[in-house]
Amino acid sequence: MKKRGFGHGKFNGFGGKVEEGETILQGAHRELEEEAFVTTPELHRVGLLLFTFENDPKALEVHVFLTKTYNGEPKESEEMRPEWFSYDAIPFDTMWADDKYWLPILLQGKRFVGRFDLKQDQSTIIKEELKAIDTELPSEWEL
Ligand SMILES: COc1nc(N)nc2c1ncn2[C@H]1C[C@H](O)[C@@H](COP(=O)(O)OP(=O)(O)OP(=O)(O)O)O1
Repeated sequence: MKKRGFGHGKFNGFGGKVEEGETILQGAHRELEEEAFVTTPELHRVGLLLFTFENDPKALEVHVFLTKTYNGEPKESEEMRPEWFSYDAIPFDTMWADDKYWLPILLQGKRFVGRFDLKQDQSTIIKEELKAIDTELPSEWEL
């Protein structure tokens, strides 16, 4: 549960912006540790998403990573309150509107690439394109 900032009040994965001088993978490891106090020896990049919001010139390129192992116990941080859900009780109504499209693909063990254009209200999807892929993920979104 995101406690502040962008996406406040929604259940989301741990994450955030890549910092100067670090790779996307390093950023994912850092965010996991900062937001949940756990570390992992393995993060697999399984998804590449692009989000746009009406009347906002910036697009967000989001890389989704998955791990099945971690060290430590997830703990609440200033930014996130971790919570576990079983696969059949994922709270999609309290998540970003796009999650119900791609999270099931991730949970089937597949990789995916997608783009979601949202209205300014941040919850209405205007346009959506998403595909599961068998090949390597592209390293970035080509606009
Ligand atoms: C439709 O938009 C989004 N959908 C989904 N599923 N996830 C999103 C969307 N927009 C952003 N996210 C993710 C990406 C990140 O994991 C988090 C937070 O993003 P952001 O970096 O903007 O927010 P902060 O937590 O403030 O950043 P720092 O941790 O770097 O301070 O949401």
